[in-house]
Amino acid sequence: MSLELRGISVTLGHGDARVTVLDGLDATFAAGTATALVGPSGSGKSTLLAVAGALLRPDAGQVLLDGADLAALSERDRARARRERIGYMFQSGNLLGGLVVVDQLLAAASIAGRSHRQLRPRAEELLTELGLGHRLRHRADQLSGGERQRVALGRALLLEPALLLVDEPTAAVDRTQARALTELIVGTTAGRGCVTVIATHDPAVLAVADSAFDMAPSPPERLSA
Ligand SMILES: Nc1ncnc2c1ncn2[C@@H]1O[C@H](COP(=O)(O)OP(=O)(O)OP(=O)(O)O)[C@@H](O)[C@H]1O
Repeated sequence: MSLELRGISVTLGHGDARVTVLDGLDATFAAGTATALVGPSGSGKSTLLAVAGALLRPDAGQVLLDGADLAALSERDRARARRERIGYMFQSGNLLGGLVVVDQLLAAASIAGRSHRQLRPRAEELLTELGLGHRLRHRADQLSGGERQRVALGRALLLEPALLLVDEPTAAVDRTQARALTELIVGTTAGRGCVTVIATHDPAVLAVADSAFDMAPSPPERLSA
């Protein structure tokens, strides 16, 4: 299992707002490894996640998930890949305020056409693994920021994705929680053997992740003559 991006180019916007965000980008992400995607604001981290997650089709290049090119699939097959092979955990968690924790996972699974009855035991087990066994019947608005992020992680993992894409998971939590949450993501990635990519500005994430990919590496230092 791996994710390989080859020659990815993306231009966004029109007219004066046209920006080439990615220009022939190459990157490889290995299974069982959580990679921190770093780089200054505007360097294209979220865009890269959108391309990798089949949410945005690149203007050029290949997105090879286990060797099959997601960028070349029909819209229908891309939608299926999003449902069945990719888990997303985006900034604020985007939980549904009124639903209890276990139903947050099941609601997402039912959008993917899976039965609640079949998945409920797995959802409860997964939430327990994520340290939320005592919060299964809490509503999202009764949870702390870190707990909400763990629910969002559970939701992303329920259907055992090959690829887990995470955008700024620690934006709303303190340093201790940031470290704990990242350790959970890294440990889960190793345990499941999925490919995980985490866009982040947070040094705590960078410190815990298995590796880093820099969107804008600084130029090599010039040797003085
Ligand atoms: N629809 C759009 N039209 C034009 N430009 C866009 C559009 N969406 C994003 N951009 C530009 O593309 C660049 C990359 O954006 P992106 O969100 O991928 O960066 P980022 O590295 O994730 O930034 P941040 O760390 O601030 O979240 C930015 O300069 C942004 O202004």
